[in-house]
Amino acid sequence: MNDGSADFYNDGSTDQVTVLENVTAFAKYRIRPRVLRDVSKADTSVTVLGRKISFPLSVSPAGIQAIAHPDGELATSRACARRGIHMGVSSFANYSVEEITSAGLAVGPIGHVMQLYTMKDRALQERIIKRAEAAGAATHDDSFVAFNSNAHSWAYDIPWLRSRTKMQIWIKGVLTAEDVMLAREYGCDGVVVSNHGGRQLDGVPATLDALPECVAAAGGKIPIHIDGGFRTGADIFKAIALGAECCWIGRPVLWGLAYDGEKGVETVLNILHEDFRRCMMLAGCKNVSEVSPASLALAGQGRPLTRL
Ligand SMILES: Cc1cc2nc3c(=O)[nH]c(=O)nc-3n(C[C@H](O)[C@H](O)[C@H](O)COP(=O)(O)O)c2cc1C
Ligand SMILES: O=C(O)C(=O)c1ccccc1
Repeated sequence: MNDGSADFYNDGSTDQVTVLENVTAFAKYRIRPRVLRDVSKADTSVTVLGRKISFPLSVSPAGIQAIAHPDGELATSRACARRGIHMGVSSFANYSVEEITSAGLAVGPIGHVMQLYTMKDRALQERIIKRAEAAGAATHDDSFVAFNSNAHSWAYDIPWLRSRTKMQIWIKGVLTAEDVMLAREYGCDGVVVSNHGGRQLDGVPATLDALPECVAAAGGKIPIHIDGGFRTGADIFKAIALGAECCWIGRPVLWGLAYDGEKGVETVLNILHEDFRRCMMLAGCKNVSEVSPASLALAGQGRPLTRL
């Protein structure tokens, strides 16, 4: 990968405010460690989208992965299958959804999530939906309105999608309680709190800062996922403690791909898994459901967070 591609991957938009804040937001929280708890059988697995995955992480959809490595999305899919987590497939992948799913399935069971942009060309959208469904993807999500069409709406598009697929419908790119309420109202299956890795509108909140209001608005009725700036196991732990069901990573996978293809992605996923497991154990949590607001304090304060 050349310097230009590295910049393309790493950059945020405009003044780089949101891309930076996605990462620094985690420092607002401290982890409250617990001692003398038997965590010898600590279990990091969770059930997400109806499938058990090895820990609460998935790979965010990212376009044109062959820039990082010639195997592109095929390598990512294989690494996800080997590490037992879900993979998001971009509408702008270098390989077809059929090739990507069969690459992963040749390694082991894996769930793919199809990412669908709002597009002016509905016939094209429909073809993508049908192919993703036939290839066995669990869901697709709908985001990034400015990219393709700005004429989409809750009232028209969600029923339109529902009438065309049995897959779950998740909305990626939500940052407000208002939009979580709408997602609930229109019967969406879940929401990914995301600001597109700080690459869309600069100046929107860090996703971790938006998470508590989104979790509160979901009220336990729909699952809330999150991406943006997750780089360590402790980052994942903090978002889970604040009520996310699962975290997603974008750039770290692209870095792993550029470093060593499938093996590089697997290394990234291994590091994050072990880091998350260690964090959970040192916080005294035997399983992911024990990770709660009480596992955290605000920086500079010792008191547990009691509610969001
Ligand atoms: C190079 C690059 C390409 C991306 N392509 C897509 C895409 O095709 N579809 C999409 O929904 N999001 C895309 N995203 C956004 C990611 O899905 C994700 O929201 C973001 O990268 C998460 O932040 P992180 O990179 O800090 O982990 C892309 C992000 C990057 C960095
Ligand atoms: O760069 C991006 O953020 C992005 O979403 C994208 C979309 C299509 C192809 C490559 C990247």
